[in-house]
Amino acid sequence: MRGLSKRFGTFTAVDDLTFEVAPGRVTGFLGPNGAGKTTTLRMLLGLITPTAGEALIGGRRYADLPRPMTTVGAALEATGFHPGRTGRNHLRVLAATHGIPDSRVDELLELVGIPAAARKKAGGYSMGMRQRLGLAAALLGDPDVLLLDEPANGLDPEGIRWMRGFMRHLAAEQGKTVLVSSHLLGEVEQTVEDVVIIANGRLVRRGTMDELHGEPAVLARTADPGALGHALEQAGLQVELAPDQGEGALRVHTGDLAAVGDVALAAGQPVHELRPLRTDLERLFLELTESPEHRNRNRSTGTEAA
Ligand SMILES: Nc1ncnc2c1ncn2[C@@H]1O[C@H](COP(=O)(O)OP(=O)(O)OP(=O)(O)O)[C@@H](O)[C@H]1O
Repeated sequence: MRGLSKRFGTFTAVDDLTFEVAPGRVTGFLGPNGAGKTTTLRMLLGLITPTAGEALIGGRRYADLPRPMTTVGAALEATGFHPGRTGRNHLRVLAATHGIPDSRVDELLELVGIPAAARKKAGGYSMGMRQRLGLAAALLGDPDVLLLDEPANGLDPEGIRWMRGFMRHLAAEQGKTVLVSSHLLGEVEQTVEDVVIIANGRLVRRGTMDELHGEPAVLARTADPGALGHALEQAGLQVELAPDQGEGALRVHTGDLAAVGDVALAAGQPVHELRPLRTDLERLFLELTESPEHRNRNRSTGTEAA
């Protein structure tokens, strides 16, 4: 994305966005509802035209890709299926128009875990089944780049686990570039390696997950923070009082809860609360999603973002 912008009338949905997505990695494209994620993905796919700037895949605009289906696959909204057609037929029609054999369709249905359901009409599919069918459609041409818009929507916990593993597999073992959008940090936190955060159509932060998380810290609450703090320092841990966390709170600069608990026990200091503190990324995301300025921007027509 280079200086990418999109205006709808007077409303700016995407505002001078510049970032790259690395191959062989899963990148989370995060932002509150209405931040402009889907609009950006639609521009990448040539579905809408940028007002300014460009969105390129492997250095080319979608329209200039010689074989788009083998370059990029996308699952944008799991709604575009003809309700009267079976999932399998849907994929077969798509495959036929691109010279892809039926055997690939069955292979993919197996891979996304809906081989039986695919013989039923798509109109009766659950959201989760539609997500899986959409993913199969995106993978038909075995593309190098995958764009997935909120793929966990409608999946049950087991489905979400499966989707996470699958995305990691596609990137790590097959070297694919996976860009996955979400408005929930927790949903992608365990899956993605790189993060791009947008709000109000603008880039807020980008980096690796580790960079954005910052240093881990633990909150320990006790009756005598002075004594516990001393014991923790003796054990080589960096520690400070944390009045912002309430009475008796210490912030310990480690991610190791057990180490803090062990020191407290050895020092005979009772611990009343022990938990990881929010990382920089979690705090930033919470700020973005909770601030009215970033959430549910109303368009000039008064329509609220979904
Ligand atoms: N065709 C359109 N005409 C007018 N406004 C639009 C159009 N498409 C999107 N918008 C507006 O642009 C903003 C960004 O929408 P977009 O769907 O890209 O956000 P998003 O980050 O994908 O959010 P969500 O997680 O809710 O899908 C929203 O306020 C939306 O209402």
